Amino acid sequence: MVNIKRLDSRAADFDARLKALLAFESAQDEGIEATVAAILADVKARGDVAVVDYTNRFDRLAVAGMAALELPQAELRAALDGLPAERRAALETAAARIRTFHEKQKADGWTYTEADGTVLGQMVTPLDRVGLYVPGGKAAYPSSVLMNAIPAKVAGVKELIMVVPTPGGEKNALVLAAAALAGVDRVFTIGGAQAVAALAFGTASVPQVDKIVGPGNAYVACAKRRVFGIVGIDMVAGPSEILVIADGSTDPDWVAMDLFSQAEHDELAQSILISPDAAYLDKVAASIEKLLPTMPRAEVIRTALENRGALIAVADMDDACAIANRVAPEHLELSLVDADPWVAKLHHAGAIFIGPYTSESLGDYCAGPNHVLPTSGSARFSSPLGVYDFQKRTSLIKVSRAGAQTLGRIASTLAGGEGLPAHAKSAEYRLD
Ligand SMILES: NC(=O)c1ccc[n+]([C@@H]2O[C@H](COP(=O)([O-])OP(=O)(O)OC[C@H]3O[C@@H](n4cnc5c(N)ncnc54)[C@H](O)[C@@H]3O)[C@@H](O)[C@H]2O)c1
Ligand SMILES: N[C@H](CO)Cc1c[nH]c[nH+]1
Ligand SMILES: [Zn+2]
Repeated sequence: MVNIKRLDSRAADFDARLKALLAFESAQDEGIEATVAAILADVKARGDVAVVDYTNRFDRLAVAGMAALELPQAELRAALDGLPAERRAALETAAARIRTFHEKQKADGWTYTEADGTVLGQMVTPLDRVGLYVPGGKAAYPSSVLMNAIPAKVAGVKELIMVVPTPGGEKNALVLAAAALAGVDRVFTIGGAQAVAALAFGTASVPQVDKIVGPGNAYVACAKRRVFGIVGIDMVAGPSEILVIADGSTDPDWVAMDLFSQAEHDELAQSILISPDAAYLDKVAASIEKLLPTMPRAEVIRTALENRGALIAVADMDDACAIANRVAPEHLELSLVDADPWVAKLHHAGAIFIGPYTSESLGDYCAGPNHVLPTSGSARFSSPLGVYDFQKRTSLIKVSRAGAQTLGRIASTLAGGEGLPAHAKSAEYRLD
């Protein structure tokens, strides 16, 4: 029997129970924070030696130095060349679709010229060097290699440094092949907080990057939060989440499997189903019981569903949308007969999967949009990983002699108001 929580939005204790459901991860945080802080400080102080120590400990390796933790380009290329034809075709098709989607995100600079000849504009430039975190603790993620690297390439980033843990020394051929296909420059088989630290501070072997992107477990998410400021980060992309809103028309087995699809990532993953049809929640609960024993990762799924999963009965679809906006999930599935009209009511989600045929898993691999998405409610203020994460903007200002007369008087007046006379004088010197 899977002990998944049952909530009802009309119950008096609903707000408190929803809050508790969403606060689960922060309850775990204290221990993780302390561990991560210690690892970051140690890698900063001891560099490669500390990275090797933590990698040996957490990934069960016994390497003597960092040289053993970098993969040569020839090994990446050989992995790509050695793929079975069907896998290679799937990887290439996914890569092509991801590239097509992301090319639409590329922003160009612009300028405009005022009547007096003053030119204003914005220059867009790619980042020089980025670190791509590809998770690898409990599963291998070739799809995350593509999702990280392709938007960086589209943006024109000069150098891509990828890190990926290989627990027990097991390298995943598809991960290596994806790195070759996407044009990653260097790959280190390191992970967790120690990999984030190496990229953020730099070590003798791992070059310091300008920004670290990519998803990972709670240790990775915590480490990224902590190094922000020394390097840029994309977002907090932690344990996976799915929230399904269903009207009862979709086969309950489909929805149960959609909930499993994110629960199987991690014991800390979150799967929530909301429906105005209480009898349908019972049907999905029965599907969960029936299907769980058939799943190879049944224990991870069960733990995730019991930890952070929930079946929520609501009054109607408006109620369902309001709760989804409070949760701000990474993935939001609308398993409804007529889903389109509800999209406009949903403001906070990493990605919305519209209609019963759009399983979230298609977005994970090959639909085209990025699967690196904000988690833990951060979809309230963050966006999917995209080309814009690898581009930055610089303002351009070229004031003509005539423009200096108009703007100089305004600046001088405002500088006087701020009590900053050097500002005023520097503008006034340029007045005719
Ligand atoms: N949001 C997204 O876009 C997205 C995409 C893909 C995957 N994910 C999530 O990424 C996560 C991947 O997690 P994972 O564990 O498989 O791989 P991971 O690479 O994120 O983490 C593995 C590393 O965690 C560190 N670690 C593990 N236990 C530790 C401990 N007790 N103390 C210190 N460090 C420890 C180790 O260094 C290990 O190498 C999952 O939660 C999955 O749901 C999210
Ligand atoms: N669902 C993950 C993002 O939360 C991405 C992924 C990769 N492979 C399978 N799933
Ligand atoms: Zn997934």
